[in-house]
Amino acid sequence: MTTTARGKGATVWLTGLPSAGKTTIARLLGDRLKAEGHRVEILDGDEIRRFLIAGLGFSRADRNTNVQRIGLVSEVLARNGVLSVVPVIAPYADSREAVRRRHAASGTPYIEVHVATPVEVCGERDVKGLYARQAAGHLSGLTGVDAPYEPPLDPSLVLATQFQTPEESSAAVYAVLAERGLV
Ligand SMILES: Nc1ncnc2c1ncn2[C@@H]1O[C@H](COP(=O)(O)OS(=O)(=O)O)[C@@H](OP(=O)(O)O)[C@H]1O
Ligand SMILES: Nc1ncnc2c1ncn2[C@@H]1O[C@H](COP(=O)(O)OP(=O)(O)O)[C@@H](O)[C@H]1O
Repeated sequence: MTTTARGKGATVWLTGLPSAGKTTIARLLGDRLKAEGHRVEILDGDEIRRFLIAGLGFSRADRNTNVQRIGLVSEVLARNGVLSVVPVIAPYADSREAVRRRHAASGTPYIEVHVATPVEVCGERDVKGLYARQAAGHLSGLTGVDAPYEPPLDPSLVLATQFQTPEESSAAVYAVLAERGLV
């Protein structure tokens, strides 16, 4: 088991469409890592949205600002020994590349996971009802439907969650951390 104080940090960025499974995988992975004694943060949830991201919408510029802010926080955490798990859509390749470069500049491990659930499956899951709202004409600019999602070209891992249980998906991410000596 890696001890809390000596553990290496890393950012694990889970990118994918709404309802792809990012939050579910992040929570399962986070629980396992915490149970093993690692320092873990999941950069999702109300506080991040209320304070760090407050006022931002879903334009390209706002999504980029969102991703850069979260990328900065994650890099700082990871550089200081935390395993930082980020279940954030991050639809634009150039935004993700900037985050990758920020990590490379400080020699901080950065693992990009594409939660590559097809849009049809995401639309059936529709955890937050966004796909239905878009179809009903009550929402526009939904990622993967009427707003772009640029899939990663060279991710560390691609998850076809439609063929896996959440536990299997989370275990696959854990395996990448293990391969790299981060857990
Ligand atoms: N138009 C539109 N497009 C995409 N997502 C939308 C939209 N409106 C609201 N939401 C909800 O906001 C969550 C996405 O926030 P992110 O910070 O991950 O998005 S982004 O990286 O800035 O694109 C996202 O959360 P997840 O479903 O967990 O992915 C959605 O629930
Ligand atoms: N292999 C899998 N990995 C993650 N989620 C899965 C998987 N298979 C089915 N699901 C389900 O898909 C849904 C994904 O929702 P969520 O994690 O909130 O997605 P996102 O955070 O990407 O919007 C959950 O209901 C989850 O139980």
